[in-house]
Amino acid sequence: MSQVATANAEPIGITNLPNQRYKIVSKEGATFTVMLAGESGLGKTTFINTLFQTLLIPHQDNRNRFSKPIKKTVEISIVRAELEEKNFKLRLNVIDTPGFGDNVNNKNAWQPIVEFIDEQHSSYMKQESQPTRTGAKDLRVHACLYFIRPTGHTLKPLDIEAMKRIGTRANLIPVIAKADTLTPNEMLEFKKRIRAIIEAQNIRIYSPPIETDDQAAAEHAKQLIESMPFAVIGSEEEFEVDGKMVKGRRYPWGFVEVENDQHCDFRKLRSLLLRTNMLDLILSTREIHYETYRGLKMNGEVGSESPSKDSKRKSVDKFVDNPEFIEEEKRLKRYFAEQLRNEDQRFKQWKQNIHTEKNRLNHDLANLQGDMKRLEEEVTSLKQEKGYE
Ligand SMILES: Nc1nc2c(ncn2[C@@H]2O[C@H](COP(=O)(O)OP(=O)(O)OP(=O)(O)O)[C@@H](O)[C@H]2O)c(=O)[nH]1
Repeated sequence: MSQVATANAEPIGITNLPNQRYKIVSKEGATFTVMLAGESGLGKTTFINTLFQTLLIPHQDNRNRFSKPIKKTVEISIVRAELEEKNFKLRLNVIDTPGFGDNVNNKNAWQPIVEFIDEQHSSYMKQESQPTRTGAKDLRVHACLYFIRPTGHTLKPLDIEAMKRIGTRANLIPVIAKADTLTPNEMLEFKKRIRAIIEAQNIRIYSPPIETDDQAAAEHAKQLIESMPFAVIGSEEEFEVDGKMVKGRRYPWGFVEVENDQHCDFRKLRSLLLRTNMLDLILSTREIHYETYRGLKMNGEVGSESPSKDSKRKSVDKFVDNPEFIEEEKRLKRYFAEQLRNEDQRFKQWKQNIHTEKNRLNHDLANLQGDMKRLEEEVTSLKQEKGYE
């Protein structure tokens, strides 16, 4: 499905993208691919529609799926949209995975998601090796929002396994769905527990970089990190509050606002995705996740693809319970972890180099401005001497 939506009255913030770190965004705008994962009915569709202030994804019943179902447990569908705000274009791809965890046997329900992410790297790699690369299709996932059921207890083993796998391949952002169903204290405790599990299970989640040369940005990044996993409320309905229309959910006991920091972390997550960290998500996908995949593939560490999706599917099913495969997977995981550490290091070094270069350019610019001022003064005094002025 493809559509063009023009952000209405209230800007969603994508025009901030060119102000983000490396100013590499051109007039052509940007392409951003976000994936939604998690159990069905957790409000993934509603969240995306709330985020982009438009009915981007129709709800389950009238959804028009054009992609073939990959497996019964997960049907992956792609929604493409072009958003425009103050002449800045954002080509948005939303990879929706409805039905995740619906089956009686959910073992390996994460597999199609992980395969989808890998396939995008693989497809991009193939396109990159073609003589002409114009019009290359790029669906590499820049951010995967993983929706967690607001049980208030703990993470399910399926969530842990899925998050572990996704985190090694894409920027994983854990999200607690339907935050309005927990009290603030319950939410605090739930968040603490989830953070502890993420740490204990070595789940790799996206962490916004902390800028050393910009205190306000550093504070903001710290706040984002502290808020993880983001507790969100989604709503496609608006209600009048103090004469203003606000998005929220109305209950007999009161009204919860989507954009109220006291009620949920919607604004923080929106800021991370669309205002402050979109470029970092795009760059880290390219610099860390894609390069890691590419390195593995070049070394023959990732199996070559079978001729058809069907046969690939069968071979995957055959291998998942095989002890040799499990051992191989563990080895790959270790390799991935090491590669990610190296890439992290390289990324930090790269950031540092850019910072140094920026300072040098600023310094040169200041010198040039000084020279220019001096020359102007000389010209003025010469003119005065010659009586031109
Ligand atoms: N209480 C509450 N309900 C919500 C919230 N967000 C969505 N819902 C409701 O949850 C139901 C499911 O929402 P969807 O957005 O369709 O959920 P989904 O995760 O996309 O579901 P699938 O497409 O089946 O995977 C709807 O009735 C929504 O109105 C929320 O933040 N709080």
